[in-house]
Amino acid sequence: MIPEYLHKCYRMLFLEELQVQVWMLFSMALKCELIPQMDGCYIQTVAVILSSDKNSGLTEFGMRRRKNRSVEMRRESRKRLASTPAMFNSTLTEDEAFLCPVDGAIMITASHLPYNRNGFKFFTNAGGLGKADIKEILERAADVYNKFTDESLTKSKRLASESVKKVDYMTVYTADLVKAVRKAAGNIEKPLEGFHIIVDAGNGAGGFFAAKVLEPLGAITSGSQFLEPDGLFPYHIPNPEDKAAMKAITQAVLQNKADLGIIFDTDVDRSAAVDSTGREFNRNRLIALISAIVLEEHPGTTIVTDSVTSDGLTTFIEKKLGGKHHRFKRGYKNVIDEAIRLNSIGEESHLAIETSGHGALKENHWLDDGAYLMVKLLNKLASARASGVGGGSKVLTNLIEGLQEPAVAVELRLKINQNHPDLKGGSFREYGEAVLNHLENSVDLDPKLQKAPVNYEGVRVSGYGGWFLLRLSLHDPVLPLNIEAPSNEDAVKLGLSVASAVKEFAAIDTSALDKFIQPS
Ligand SMILES: O=P(O)(O)OC[C@H]1O[C@H](O)[C@H](O)[C@@H](O)[C@@H]1O
Repeated sequence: MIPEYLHKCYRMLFLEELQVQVWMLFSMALKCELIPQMDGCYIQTVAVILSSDKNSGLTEFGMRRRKNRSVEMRRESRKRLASTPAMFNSTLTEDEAFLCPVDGAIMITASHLPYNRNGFKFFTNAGGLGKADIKEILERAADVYNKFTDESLTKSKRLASESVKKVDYMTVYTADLVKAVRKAAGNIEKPLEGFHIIVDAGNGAGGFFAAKVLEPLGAITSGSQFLEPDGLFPYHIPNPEDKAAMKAITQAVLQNKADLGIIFDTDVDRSAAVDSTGREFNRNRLIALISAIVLEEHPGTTIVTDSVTSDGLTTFIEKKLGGKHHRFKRGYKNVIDEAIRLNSIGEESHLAIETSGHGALKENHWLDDGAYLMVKLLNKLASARASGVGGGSKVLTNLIEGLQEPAVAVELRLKINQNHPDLKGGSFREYGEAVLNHLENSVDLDPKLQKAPVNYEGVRVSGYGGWFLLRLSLHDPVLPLNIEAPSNEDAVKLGLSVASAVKEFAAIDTSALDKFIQPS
């Protein structure tokens, strides 16, 4: 349940107050040594970092969407707009001039969701805060808020805003990315000279990548698009999982005859790429590509992925690359935590990555940084160029040669109507679990289907040369169904098996599945 405190803030969208409140709460949490872990909140517009002891104040990278902003204001705001990964990084950077390392960082963003779903992501140097700590922070927030009088609120707002110091932290963050690529190429100043690379920031926070990372490395970035932040996302949703977004960057690459295209989600923790022929490096292909790079550096390492990854990816990682594929659960925090856990019990893992485009490397403090993921690709381009291998993005395309891809791959999202009498007052989660149990039992009775021997989430089943996975969404009253198969006919057969089990549950909206299985 969202405390009244946040409801009020959402209604008002009064960010100054919101920042002050969150700053106070988070700062209290830090002082009381309530440390790590939160998921889930945002604004594509304001990023705040705070420093509780050293500088006794709030450091702000602010940018708020306003109508009719002047060119000057836009330039200024873009300069101060930060990405989510940069926020975490600011807790690790050693640079007094930029008040770093800070004790905590807060990103306010709606990520790729609409602006009315803004929220917070909290970081300390141990990573992003998780559910338990966030719940505690929000409960304390509600408590503090309830005790405020109008007078004390005004006073604390004034005191907090007086201690705000502004720094351009993105300069430090991007300089590190530039340094990484130069190093990979043997310390050449402009290792990407002559490469034409297009960035599509989808009007999120990722526009910095063109001017502050690619251009200093010598790349041409003309044709880059939607670099100007705009929380209404007028062109496409900034999300590499979104088909329209991938189409937009692909078209830009082809029209401009560029070597590579790079696309980010709003707050730059997800990314994907497109090669010079328009081939998308997203979802399983992106995982295959980054795995190939990581396995060259760390032979035999375990690659942790989310649950909706393909069977072809497993074969590729294990047979072609000589690594181990650990298909875990959906959710970037889940895969990252699992990779950290594996290392702690002696199983080496250097990469945790999702089909959503979130990817985290051990070498980068297990931070899911879309920009850093793309830096790994740039390193490859730059080092290939430095060692005299030409061919632009072909160096990357070659790395995923042999990845088997299904003819059909779909995701259908079956909604659970939470108000339906069939829930009998129970939660949608309980209802969803009952659907999954029923499906599992019906699969056991069908000789053409085999349950995956190892599975961590939902019901994953092989059959008809392909597979399906039905699971509960992490956040929504939805049962996402992924199907991959060698032909449409086989995919429909898999869909029919799910449909016959699910049809007994009246609260499930099966229209997407019905449409998929109906004879054409
Ligand atoms: O379970 P779903 O509804 O498919 O959503 C799952 C996704 O939720 C968020 O977007 C997280 O950023 C992703 O890490 C996660 O994969």
